[in-house]
Amino acid sequence: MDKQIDKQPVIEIKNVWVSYDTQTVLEDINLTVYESDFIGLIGPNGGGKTTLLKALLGLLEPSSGSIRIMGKSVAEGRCHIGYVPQYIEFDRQFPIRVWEVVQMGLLGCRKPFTRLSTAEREVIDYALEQVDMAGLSQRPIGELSGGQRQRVYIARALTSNPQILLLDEPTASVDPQVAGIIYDLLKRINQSVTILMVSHDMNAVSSYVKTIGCLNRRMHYHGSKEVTQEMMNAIYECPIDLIAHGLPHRVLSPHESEGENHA
Ligand SMILES: Nc1ncnc2c1ncn2[C@@H]1O[C@H](COP(=O)(O)OP(=O)(O)OP(=O)(O)O)[C@@H](O)[C@H]1O
Repeated sequence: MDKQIDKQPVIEIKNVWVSYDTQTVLEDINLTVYESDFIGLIGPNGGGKTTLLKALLGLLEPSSGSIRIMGKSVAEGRCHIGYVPQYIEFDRQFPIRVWEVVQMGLLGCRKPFTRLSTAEREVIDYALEQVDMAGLSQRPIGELSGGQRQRVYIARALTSNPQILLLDEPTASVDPQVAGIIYDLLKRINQSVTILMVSHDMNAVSSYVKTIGCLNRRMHYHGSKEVTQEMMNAIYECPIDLIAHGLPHRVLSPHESEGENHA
């Protein structure tokens, strides 16, 4: 954690609890995210990862605890966040072009029904360039591949010039090769933007992120990339094998009955 000392916290979550009606989903979450980090947030289905992102976006109010974004309340700090939601199936016939999808990213910060300024048009063009999609800007969104669509959604999130990018399983709908292209892109974006990415893709998490957090109602985060046995025990309660760079790695000790750890 010492290496973070000269960096500024961009997200500060302190003792946060979140419930849906009577069901508590997040318990006493504490997490400080420093500028330029790239956090991979892993955890089992239903562990509360999306719920945490919603709380950061101000879509859910914690029942207790506090969240600060760039040192401000969520309502004020929200404008510093770009968000790429979990993949949602959509009507491929819907007549909207790539450029117009990216334009939607500006909606929250401009007057409705007014003409786009030249500067705003340049922001949209630049966002498309950042994700290498400028050449397809006039293509109907329904004609894109899953990976291309994800890049468009990332461009949409970049139009607000965010300091923080939240992504909810950005590669859930694409094959591993395309996922690699998206992660390379995120690595590039991470040169100037702090990233918090929810993922079930352990391979990507091990290869690309700078630090790893595990969430299963409670947060396990040590500000490093190391997936400790304590973290994984708390979440999966069984060993997990990783395929990294084509080689299997055991990231957890086997159960006692399995004998020696062969990491
Ligand atoms: N709108 C809602 N109303 C009630 N319960 C909800 C709501 N959204 C999520 N939940 C519940 O909250 C818990 C956490 O859900 P959440 O979607 O945050 O988990 P997750 O870690 O993102 O899961 P996954 O990996 O499957 O996407 C689950 O038990 C889920 O059923």
